[in-house]
Parts: sequence; structure tokens; C-alpha cells
Amino acid sequence: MADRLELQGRHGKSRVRVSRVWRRPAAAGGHVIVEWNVAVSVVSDCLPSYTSDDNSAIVATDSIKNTVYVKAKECTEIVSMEEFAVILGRHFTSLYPQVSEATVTIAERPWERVVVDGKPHSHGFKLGVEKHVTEVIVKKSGNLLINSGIQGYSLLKTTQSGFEKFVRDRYTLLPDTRERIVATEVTAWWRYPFEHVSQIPSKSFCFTQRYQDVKKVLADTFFGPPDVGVYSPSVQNTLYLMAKEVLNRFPDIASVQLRMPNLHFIPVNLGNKENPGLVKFADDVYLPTDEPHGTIEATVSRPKSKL
Ligand SMILES: O=c1[nH]c(=O)c2[nH]c(=O)[nH]c2[nH]1
Repeated sequence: MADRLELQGRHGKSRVRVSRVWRRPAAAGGHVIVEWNVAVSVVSDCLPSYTSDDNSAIVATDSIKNTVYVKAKECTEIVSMEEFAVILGRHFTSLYPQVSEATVTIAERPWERVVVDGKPHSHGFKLGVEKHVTEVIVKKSGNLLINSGIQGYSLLKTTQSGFEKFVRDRYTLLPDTRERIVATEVTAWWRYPFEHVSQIPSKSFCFTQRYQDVKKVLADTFFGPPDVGVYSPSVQNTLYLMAKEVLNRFPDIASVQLRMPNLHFIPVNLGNKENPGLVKFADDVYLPTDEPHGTIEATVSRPKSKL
């Protein structure tokens, strides 16, 4: 009976923290630093290690961790997280016959160059908030998938948002409104079209720049023009317009997934019989809360070609 069992295993190392500095002269833009939290997971033919005491096919997770530092050292030119993930994935799937696939996930700690007296500092950085993330899957054949994203991107606007004409029944208390605060913490994932290592453009395409561009398109669409903004009839509609704009602007992004919790700012009205209008809400005092919060998410893709 045991012969008929099937096993699909994978192993790797998570939370491998590595930082890499590239020391360019100030005239060439100054130092560049990245701090990455790397996870590597390989699909590896090492069945006997599960079913017996034979570890002979195991690439130790300790060696996997060491490799992250070796490859960081070898990157003498600045690389994006996506490129570094591909380098690692290629390494494990090409060096070891038993490794058929590698998944590399990286989250970047957002060190941002400081500006002093209006000038970008050559070697000074401060920590930002939202994070660039990537997940790259590489197969032995060289086929791959590159997804990148942003996490913890908190956006808020104090007006130009409403929510009305939704289902109204015996469970409904929420009044219609055309005036509310809308706040969210965007998580976005998008997929690049490269399907094989050979398709990754060498230098003409920069994943890091594309991340910055997507981030800007998401925010610009959320906020609208600086003076008047743009009215949002629901988080759902704003989410859709944000994803659509990313697809419009970047033909090489195949799909976008957005998760946008609705972090409520509840109007404050305080009073009792003796003291009725202690605080009467006039679009000014709110109770901010994220528990509970609305959860709104969607994946928006281009229609599949009919060819
Ligand atoms: O933009 C919104 N979408 C909803 O689905 C929803 N539900 C709710 O209570 N408030 C909101 N706001």
C-alpha cells in the first residue's frame, strides 16, 4: 500500500536577510543600497530523504542560504530584485540535476535616498513605508514567471468619495453618502510577460523603474488631479480604474491584482438626553478604525487573444 503513496515536496530557506551596497562616486549618483528579505524554495528530486535516512540528494537549506550571499557578492553591477531572483532561480535549477524548479520571493526594505538642502545625498538613506516585492518561479527549462508587487501602500483622501444606492434591506443601517473619507492600504501584484530567461531584456528594461512607475499610476488614479481630485463612487470602482490605468499605461503588464481594504473613518456624533449635541458631526471629527474593515479585491487582465 505504501508503494502507492505520492509525495510532492519542496524545501528551501526563508527570511534570508541580505543587504548589498554598490559604491558609486557621488558624481555618478552616489552609493546604492538594497536590503532584501529572500525566500528560496526548490522542487527537488530527493524522495529517499523523506522515505529513508538517505540525504544524498539534498541541497542543504544552509547551502541555499549561503548561495544568497555568494550571488549578492557576485553582483558587481546594480541589479533589481527581479533580476537577482532570476539569477538565484537559474543557479539552483541549472547547477543541481535534481532541482527542477525554484521559487524565489524577495521583499525589499524601502531605504530611500535622503535629500539634504535640496540635494540627493550620496550615501544617506531613510526608511520609507511601502514595500516592493517579487516572486519569481524558474524551471530547469529556463521557463519562468515574474510577478512583482507593492505592499503596505497607504492612501487616503478627505473628500471626493461617496457610497450610495447599494442594497437597502432590513439589515442596512449605513446611510447613503456623497461625502466621506476613503482610506486604504493597497496590496498590488502584477505579472510581467516574460516566459523564458532569454526574453528578459538586458538593460533597456528596468524592473525597479517600472515599480516606481506603477506606484505613481496607482496613486495618481486614486487621487485625481491635485486641485479638484476625482469623485469615487465606491472602492470597487476606484480599484478598477487604478488597475485599468496600469494596464493601459504598461502594455507589457499582463494582469494586475489589487487588494484594497476599506479602512473606515466613522463620523463621530456624541450626545445623550441631557447633553444632546455634545459633538455633532459636520464632516470634521471621525473615529478611524481598521477593525473591522471592508475587503475589496479584484484581478484585472487583458482579454485572452482569440487567435
Ligand atoms: O466603497 C465601498 N464599497 C463597499 O462595498 C462598501 N460597503 C460598505 O459598507 N461601505 C462600502 N464602501
